Formats: sequence, structure tokens, C-alpha cells
Amino acid sequence: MQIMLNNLKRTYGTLHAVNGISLFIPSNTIYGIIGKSGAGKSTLVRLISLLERPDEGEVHFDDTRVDNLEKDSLIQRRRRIGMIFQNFNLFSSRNAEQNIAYPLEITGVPKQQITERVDTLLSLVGLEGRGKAPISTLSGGQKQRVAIARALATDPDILFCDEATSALDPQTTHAILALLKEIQRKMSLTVVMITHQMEVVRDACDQVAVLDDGVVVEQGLVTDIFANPSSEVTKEFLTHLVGLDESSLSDDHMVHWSKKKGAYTLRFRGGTTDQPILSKISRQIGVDFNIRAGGVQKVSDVEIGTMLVDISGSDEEKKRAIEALKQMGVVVEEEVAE
Ligand SMILES: Nc1ncnc2c1ncn2[C@@H]1O[C@H](COP(=O)(O)OP(=O)(O)OP(=O)(O)O)[C@@H](O)[C@H]1O
Repeated sequence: MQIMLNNLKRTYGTLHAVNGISLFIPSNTIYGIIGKSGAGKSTLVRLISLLERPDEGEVHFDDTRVDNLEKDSLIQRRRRIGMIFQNFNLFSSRNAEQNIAYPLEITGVPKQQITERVDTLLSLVGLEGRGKAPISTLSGGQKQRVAIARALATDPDILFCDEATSALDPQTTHAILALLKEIQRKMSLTVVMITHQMEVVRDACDQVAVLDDGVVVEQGLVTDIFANPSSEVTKEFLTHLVGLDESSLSDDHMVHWSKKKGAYTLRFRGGTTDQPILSKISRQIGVDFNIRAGGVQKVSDVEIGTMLVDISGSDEEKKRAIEALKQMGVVVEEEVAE
């Protein structure tokens, strides 16, 4: 199921929470929507998941306009949308299998069929044999697995994950993202992942839109955006991710040799990460590179290298060195003096 948003707007009083968003979310993909607190992510999700109507603009699922559906068709359409949340939203009075069964009960599915479907879903999310467990006895990761099974019960074609891993530790986050990727493939789902964590985008999403102040400031393939971010917001997210600020010197993607950041950030992608580019340019142009920090991380199986460097030489030599780096496919960002 592909999703097309056309100039969506939602205003609360004088606040433009979503201010003209157009996006194309292809079918059978994991699409990330990232933004800081207040950027408009939750509002956008409520509009796309048909929980709220936009003031202006249109939402299309495949070839059907869905933002203006009448009540009955709206309810029908919403049943094919699964949602999971940061705080799981499970019924604490029901055990795991009763939670998963709930959406099937309210749509009148026969009991025998419910039992079979719940068993299949429990095994899909790796909780075989835990159906009778009271919710309070489950870990955060297990609760999210129950929530995923419940969201999938009615066989949706779109799954929204609203900060689904934000309350989980890194290891559990990793396991839940792996499960979501597996389920997405198995069920050919369109998954929309709302997050404020670039790690989630890096580890799970194919494409991403970056939101700021109710608008999309950047969007595209995750590998492209990691290698060549254009908006300030994206760069800031990436800075925190790779731990370039001095407060996170022990970050696991970067090794820091110096407390200074370096005047230039170099981003290498794929094939360029294993070439001796710096020494080549150093020999050719006569500049010296002082590497202050560096690291390589995998983004959708593509290696993206980041290096913080100072370049010494005349202004003219520095200019030529930067030009040569760019010609070799390296993205160069200059630290702006404050
Ligand atoms: N129902 C509402 N009534 C009034 N203002 C709202 C309402 N919902 C959202 N807002 C405002 O709209 C803006 C965008 O909020 P939204 O919750 O969509 O952002 P967000 O990116 O999801 O933030 P967070 O990550 O903190 O949840 C905020 O300034 C918020 O205060």
C-alpha cells in the first residue's frame, strides 16, 4: 500500500503543527519520519492514520483518497491500519493472548478462528507459550511484541510505529527493530516509523523524511542522507548519532584522538571508505591532515565513514584539497566559526 500526502495542513489555534507536508511513501518499505520534540510528528501520524482530519490537503492510499471518507468506510479503512506506541497501550486486565485477540473480538471473528490466529501471531513475534502471561509479568520488549502481534491481528497493510522503541534499552531496541524488519518483509507491509532517534532510522528504515516546525526539511534514501545531509536539523541529528560533540567522547562509532572537533567534517561513502584518499591528496597538494576523530558505521549495508580533521597549508592549498576530496566523492562540511 503506497501513501501519498498532498500539502497536508493542521493548525491548533495559531500554531501550524503540520504546515503543508507533501510526501510519497512507497509500498512495501520502512519509511522513517524523524524530528525533534514539537516538530509535528505525532500530528502528522494522526492525519495519515485517519485519526484526525487535516484542515487542508489530501491523504491517498494507493489510488483512493482517504482523508474525506464517510464514517463507515473510515472505520473499515482504519481497521487495516496497525499502530504501536512507546508505552505499548496494552490492557493490563487482559493477558497476552487476550490483548492480541481484542481487535478480532470486536470485529466479530469466530472464537475458533481467533484462537488459531492468536497462536500464529504469538509465534510470529517470538512469544510461543507465553499467551497466558499477565501483562505485568512481561518485560518491555515482550510487551512491545504483544503490541505488535495485536496490531497485526486484523492483517493490516500499513503499520505505524510511534516512538515504538523509545522506552527500550539498546539491545531490546535492536531486537524489536529486527523483528519489525522481518515482519515487514514477510507481510509486505508499509511501515511508517516515527522517531526522534537517528539510530532507529539508520538501523531500520529505507527512506526518511526529516521534519522541523511542521514542514519536511529533507527527505530521501537513508544512505544518501547519512552520506550527504543538507539541512541543519539533519546534521544536528547525525552529530549526536556519531558523537561528534565533546560530551560523548566514548561514543562507539567514533574514536577521538583529541578533544578538539576539527575544522572539517568529512563523510565517505561505500567504496571511498577503504581508499587512502587523504594520503593521496596530502602528497599531491602538499597539505597535512590532522585527524581528530573518525569512525565507520553501517547504514543499510553501506559503510559511511566520518572523520573530523584539520587541514594545514595555505588558503589556496586548502581550497584545492577540499576540491580534490569532493571530486573523489567525499562530502566536506566546514565548521562555521562562531
Ligand atoms: N491537540 C492539540 N492541541 C493543541 N496543540 C497541539 C495539539 N497537538 C499538538 N499540538 C502542538 O503542535 C505542535 C506539534 O506537536 P506534535 O505532538 O505533533 O509534535 P511531535 O514532533 O510529535 O513532538 P513529540 O516528539 O514531543 O511528541 C506542538 O507545538 C504541540 O504543542
